[in-house]
Amino acid sequence: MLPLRIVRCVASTWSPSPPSCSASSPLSPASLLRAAGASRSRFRAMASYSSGSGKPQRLLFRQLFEKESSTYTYLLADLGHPEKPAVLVDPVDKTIDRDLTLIKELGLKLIYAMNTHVHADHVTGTGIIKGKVPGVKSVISKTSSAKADHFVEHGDKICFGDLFLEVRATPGHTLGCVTYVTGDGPDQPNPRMAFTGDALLIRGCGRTDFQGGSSHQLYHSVHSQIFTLPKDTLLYPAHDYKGFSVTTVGEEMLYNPRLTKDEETFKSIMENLNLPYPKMIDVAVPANMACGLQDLPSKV
Ligand SMILES: N[C@@H](CCC(=O)N[C@@H](CSS)C(=O)NCC(=O)O)C(=O)O
Ligand SMILES: [Fe+2]
Repeated sequence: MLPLRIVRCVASTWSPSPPSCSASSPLSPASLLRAAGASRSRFRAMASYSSGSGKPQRLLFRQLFEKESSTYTYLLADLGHPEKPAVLVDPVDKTIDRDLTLIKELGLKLIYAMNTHVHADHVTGTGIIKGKVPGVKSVISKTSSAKADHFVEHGDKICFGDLFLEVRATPGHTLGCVTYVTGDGPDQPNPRMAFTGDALLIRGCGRTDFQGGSSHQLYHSVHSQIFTLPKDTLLYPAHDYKGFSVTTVGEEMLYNPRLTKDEETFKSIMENLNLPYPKMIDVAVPANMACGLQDLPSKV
């Protein structure tokens, strides 16, 4: 298990501008060779993913849904890179085969399987994916204290090709919650996109009554790390229970029924949610502390 401040960028030999993700250690000869061998296909690849607006669309983005736990999994890839490196955010054990089939069909190379936090309502797919796809690395925050290949901290960048996700610590739903935000820069997606896990849900937010939750922390996380993003930033949560799929910073700043309130009112709302514990909590939390790989307890 490697503690990393900056997660490694995948090699890119053909970028017109310097890669946004700076390398923190030498590339392996194998990845250099692969990138060099693929570099001549760049312009063919560019032509095949024009957005229609005249501007090449290098980010591939898919929102995927697991209906039993109402969980969203997100697939992102750099189509401008010859290897089409991809990341999966919050994969679920039950939908791994669907996700891996899609990744194969799209010709992507999955490099990171990441979690926004230790989920309490479903088992993560990250550990199982590692067993099925050699070379994939699991990622979670250091403060989660869970097992993974890479531990990220606030300010780290997770690079896939020349695109990257910035890590923002957003504790409060759990102690180790992070939000992954697409990069800021000319070659990065515009508008920005933020994968908020359970910190911010559409017109709601994650509960704060277990796993080191704190309504004080959550209030400050959302206000300082999410509501400070540009208003057109697209927000993608880990769950939705009402049929929504995406929101924006501007929308939530106006209409979120919990987080538009002052902190004292917010705390009172959170103390009175009266939600039953997630059905899978006793199975999911211990399993997810071990990347989803711990044997399921007999009390399932
Ligand atoms: N009924 C579901 C669990 C629902 C739940 O508690 N969701 C969590 C996110 S998963 S840890 C939450 O924070 N909800 C906030 C809300 O306002 O709904 C189950 O049994 O799995
Ligand atoms: Fe959660």
